[in-house]
Amino acid sequence: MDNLIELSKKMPKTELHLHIEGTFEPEQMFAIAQRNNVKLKYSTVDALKAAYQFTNLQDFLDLYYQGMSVLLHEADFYDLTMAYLEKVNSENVVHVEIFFDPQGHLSRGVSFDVQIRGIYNALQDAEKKWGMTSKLIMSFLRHLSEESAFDTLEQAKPYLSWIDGVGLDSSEVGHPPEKFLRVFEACKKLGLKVTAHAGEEGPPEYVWQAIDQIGVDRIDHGNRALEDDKLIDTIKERNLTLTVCPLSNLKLCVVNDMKDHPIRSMLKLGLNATVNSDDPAYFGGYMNDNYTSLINDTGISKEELFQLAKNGITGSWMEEHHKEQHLKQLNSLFA
Ligand code: HPA
Ligand SMILES: [Zn+2]
Repeated sequence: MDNLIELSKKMPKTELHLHIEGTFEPEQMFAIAQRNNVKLKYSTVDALKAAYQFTNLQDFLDLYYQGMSVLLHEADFYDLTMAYLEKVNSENVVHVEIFFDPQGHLSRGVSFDVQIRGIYNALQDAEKKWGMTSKLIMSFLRHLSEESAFDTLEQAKPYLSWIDGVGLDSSEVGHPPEKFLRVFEACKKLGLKVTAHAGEEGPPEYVWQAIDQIGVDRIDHGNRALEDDKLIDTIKERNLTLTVCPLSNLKLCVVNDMKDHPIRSMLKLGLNATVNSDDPAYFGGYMNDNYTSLINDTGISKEELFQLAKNGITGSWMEEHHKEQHLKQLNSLFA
């Protein structure tokens, strides 16, 4: 087991499901709140950390939106993003595809320009410093209207060369993918890739909609797809990648125990499951912690570990020559 943990730390990894606002560590949140003269609801870092007990997705989202409310200036977005990139660079993450939630900031009067400039410059600097590649995914908040998503897309238009794809996140149940059918069509016409959170808490029907109606390139989470055999076959036929988030699933009670996590079943069914951290500052771990937890509690084998890392490379949106380079390195490490 220790050998597998060592191997998981050394292997080249990708992160395909990561909300940059979910990397906001309490210490940094307090520091930025102070420099911006913003008052937080919690008086100490420990009091805030003690509140990180969630029974479902909404419990978490309430704190997540509160946390991000201290982000005001371009430097705040830069510092947040750079802290995350430094952390995962030290964990041999070679490529990241990160979500940001523009509506969570626009609603507070923070311009699209301020947000994206801070995030994008940090991503660029990480590539210059460490050769870490990245893609940026603008995510629509599904509890808001399609009209609001269209308005966000309009604001994104001057920055489309910095944006690679669009996603769909926030409160899933009651907000099915089909609510955003027209806005995703518009995004696709602009050449953007499309992904959507589906089947985290929502039923298999939402995963069907993401595939059949929206025509997603990838599925974020997808846990509840396992309830429907025909859906499993369809995901396989379309060769869609699932961005699975083990520690997130545990913290948000999508699974009751890591021992019951379905990721090995997904692999056995032939699904392209990957390992991701979602909102690591809130869920108790970054990329390596997610792998360590799977190794300790689900008994994954060396072959399964290899497959998960490989799926992360092949399911990413990185350039083909980068995929080849990382796959070569992965193969030699596992040889
Ligand atoms: O795991 C998540 N699910 C839905 N919305 C989110 N926004 C941040 N993280 C999440
Ligand atoms: Zn997510």
